[in-house]
Amino acid sequence: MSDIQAVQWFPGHMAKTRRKITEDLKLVELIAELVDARIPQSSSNPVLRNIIKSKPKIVLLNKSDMADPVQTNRWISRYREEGTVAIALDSKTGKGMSAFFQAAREVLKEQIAAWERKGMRGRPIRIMVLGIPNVGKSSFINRMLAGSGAGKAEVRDKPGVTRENRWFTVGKGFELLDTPGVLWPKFEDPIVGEHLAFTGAVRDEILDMEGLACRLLELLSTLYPQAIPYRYKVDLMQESNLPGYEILERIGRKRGMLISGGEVDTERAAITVLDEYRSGKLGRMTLEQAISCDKS
Ligand SMILES: Nc1nc2c(ncn2[C@@H]2O[C@H](COP(=O)(O)OP(=O)(O)OP(=O)(O)O)[C@@H](O)[C@H]2O)c(=O)[nH]1
Repeated sequence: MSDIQAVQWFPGHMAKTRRKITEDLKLVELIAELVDARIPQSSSNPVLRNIIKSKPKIVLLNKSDMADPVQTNRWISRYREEGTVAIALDSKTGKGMSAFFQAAREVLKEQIAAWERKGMRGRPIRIMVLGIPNVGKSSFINRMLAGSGAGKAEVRDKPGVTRENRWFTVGKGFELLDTPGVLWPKFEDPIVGEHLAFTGAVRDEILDMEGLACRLLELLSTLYPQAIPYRYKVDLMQESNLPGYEILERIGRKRGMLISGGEVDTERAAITVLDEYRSGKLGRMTLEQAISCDKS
């Protein structure tokens, strides 16, 4: 994963973001940390997690429409065991937004009561929105803005659109502070870098797409053995532990992705597999499984 490591690290950018977030913490009552519901662990920035630990926080398991619902519930239980409120969210449709509004008021009920005692009833709750590149911060903000008549946050399907911290008045008693999505200097565990790359949080230009697709196929074959055969109509069920390259070749052949000499265009097949995984076409799958006491 050295290729991922090398290009994600923008020392100046990260240091500036850290400074700004630390400075702005005093302006907010609550943190909304967006993580990718398919990889809740790898998509949480450990550096920022440390900086914000003094503030109340709600974790939003975004893109939950693409994650395994059973796993998402387990993650929610696991966060609860750790004393953190977590909510499944789909920022594309807005599913989970009302649960978020309710949870925000619940988490801050003492603060709200204190404002009321001081004659500051109706004071908006100020929320800092945090999350790694491409996790859906702008989509979430736009959901909050919907109907408020305020401007829109820019949504792109490329990670790392840098921006300054910006305030949005979203109505419904909330104000949002948007922050730039940043990754951190060093992925201690190479799996973290890989999972971020699978889901599209790392810019593709720096990645070996073929190697990445092979590793994704191996992982999916272990976690969700039916998914690849179902989507690509390739028969893998009789053979366990097939190398990812073999699976990729079979997919390419099935899809007619051939180059001269009848060889499979594995580069093209890799891009297809990654694109289809990232857009949820392979089904609802969570790559990082939660271990919780509550196995609901
Ligand atoms: N399926 C699905 N897609 C989502 C969801 N939220 C965001 N997306 C998509 O994910 C991509 C990135 O969304 P953005 O809202 O731009 O993400 P961001 O965190 O603001 O990205 P940066 O600007 O890079 O920090 C876009 O293609 C969105 O349409 C969701 O809940 N479900």
